[in-house]
Amino acid sequence: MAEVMPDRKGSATGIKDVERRYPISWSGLSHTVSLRGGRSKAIVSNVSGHCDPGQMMAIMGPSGCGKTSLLDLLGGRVGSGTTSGEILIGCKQHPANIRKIVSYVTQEDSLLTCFTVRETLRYASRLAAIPSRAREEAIQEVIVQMGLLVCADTRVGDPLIKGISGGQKRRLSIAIELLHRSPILLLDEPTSGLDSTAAMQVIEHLRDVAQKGHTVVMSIHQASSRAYGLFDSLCLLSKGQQVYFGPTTDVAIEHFAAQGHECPRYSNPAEFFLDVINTDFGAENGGARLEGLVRAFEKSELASSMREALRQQEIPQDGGVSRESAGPFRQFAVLLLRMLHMNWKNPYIFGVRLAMYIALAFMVGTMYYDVGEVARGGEPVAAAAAATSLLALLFYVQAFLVFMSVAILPFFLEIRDVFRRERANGQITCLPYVLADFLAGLPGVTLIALISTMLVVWLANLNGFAQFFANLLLSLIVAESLMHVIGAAQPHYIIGMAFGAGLFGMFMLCEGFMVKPQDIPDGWVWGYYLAFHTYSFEWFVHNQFDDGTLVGEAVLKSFEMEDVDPLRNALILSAYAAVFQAAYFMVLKVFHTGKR
Ligand SMILES: Nc1ncnc2c1ncn2[C@@H]1O[C@H](COP(=O)(O)OP(=O)(O)OP(=O)(O)O)[C@@H](O)[C@H]1O
Repeated sequence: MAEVMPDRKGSATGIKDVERRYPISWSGLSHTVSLRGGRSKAIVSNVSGHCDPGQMMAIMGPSGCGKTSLLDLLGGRVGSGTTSGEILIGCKQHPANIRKIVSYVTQEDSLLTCFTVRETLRYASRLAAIPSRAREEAIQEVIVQMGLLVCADTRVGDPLIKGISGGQKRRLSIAIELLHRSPILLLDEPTSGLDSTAAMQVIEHLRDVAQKGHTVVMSIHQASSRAYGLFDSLCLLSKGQQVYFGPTTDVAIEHFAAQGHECPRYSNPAEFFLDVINTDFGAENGGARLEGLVRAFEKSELASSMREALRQQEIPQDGGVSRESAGPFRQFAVLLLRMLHMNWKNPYIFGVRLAMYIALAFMVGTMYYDVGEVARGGEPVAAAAAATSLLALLFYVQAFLVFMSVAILPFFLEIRDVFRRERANGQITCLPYVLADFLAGLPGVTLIALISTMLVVWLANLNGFAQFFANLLLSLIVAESLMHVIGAAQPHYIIGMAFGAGLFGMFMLCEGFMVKPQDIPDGWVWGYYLAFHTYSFEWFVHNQFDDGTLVGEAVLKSFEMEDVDPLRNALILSAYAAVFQAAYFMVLKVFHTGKR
């Protein structure tokens, strides 16, 4: 029960280097959630248990019995509902560095689909601060352990590009956490989606991991008798209540036999226990039977020795180093590299966007071919008509080319899930992530702004190439920053798309082209000042018409834009970008903690 000194033998690889060993225990743990209509539901009721370093524990029970909820509670991942009871990690309640002690492999695999298995693990090893000389060895070791050798150089894949299988994704998720060498490993259904051989192998490897000093707790739906025999202890739940906690040995069989449930010879005890405690399918007197089993366990010798073990856990131990992880600068460098690499490996995503911008900018340029020249030097009537056309062109460039930033949203969601997993497991923090994300997006958006400017300004013969480019670039940066905030804040990408499109639509209406600034009704003037489009459109109009021509002067006068200061508008747009990036950071920090 007490802290065990680490095994210093072995290589510098993922699972052989536990700096310090941490037990985990929980006693009298209950969790209740509120339902509609003022009702409440007990998800976990008075559950206790412990797992020591070097041991592997299974949480079993019928579907919906509270296995995931218990793991969420142990991993500090519960964000709603009421919890009572005590959880001790390394004999301490709520240790400050819990994210560096506990790694949690959730049921959903959050992986970057463009990378191969080996690339994914390479980035994980960099974030885990494994020294570069030991990195490849560590990666190879977890690849072999998780049976990923055959697909080491295969992409994770997505619905468009078929990659590794669902079971291989599960194993990759585990391999990532193994590289991070957390003393306590929680796994929710690590064998779901695996065939029986692969499931057995994964459990065997996790058993090895435990033997190196890690504390391994996992939920599992079904375990073969061989796999069952590898666990040291078992926590059986039914309807959130504890039916058994103790060794997986004959003790468990004898406990159930004493309650009148004799496990037939040669049958799998894990399956037998699940049959006994499952009351989902209208088993006769199922409720009363479950009640009896819960009471019997509470009064058993097993429960007494469990309580004694839990008392031992309350003796304070020294705190200690949990595990190495990358500092903020290293995180920033690794994340930036990974995001740039990801953009490089996803050329079709950026390529489609770039192609759309090129096509539209080319269309705009050719539809308004040489109109700028007519506005500058044509006879008065033609020049006035050309100026009207130019205003429409500038509105289109400002409004629609910027609107196309909505398209980045779905791509962003995949990254958001990975962010959440890595942050919840203490591998990255928000600031390095936001900075890396911002910088990684710049080359692409600069290329889009530059090519669009070249096509529009040269073909339509507009004024002020440099300012046009700077204005379009800043506007695109603001729009993408806003989409990051929306993407981080919304629960589903369709909601994000609808909200983003609606917001952009409103800003377009208010920016001073559809209705001139001085004619906007008082009730909507706030929209004019709020929309970043306003400052961009003003700058486009001023850049084009502040050319000393009579027509230019007349246009600026009619829009009351004679006094526009390009530098001021550039600063305003930069401030919008900074505010949206700060909001993005806040949304990630507050809402993407990994808690459910
Ligand atoms: N926040 C919540 N609000 C309402 N019900 C919840 C909430 N969280 C969990 N539940 C319910 O609590 C029960 C236990 O859920 P949990 O996911 O922990 O079960 P499980 O044993 O992991 O199930 P499975 O094996 O099918 O994954 C389920 O009936 C679930 O619907």
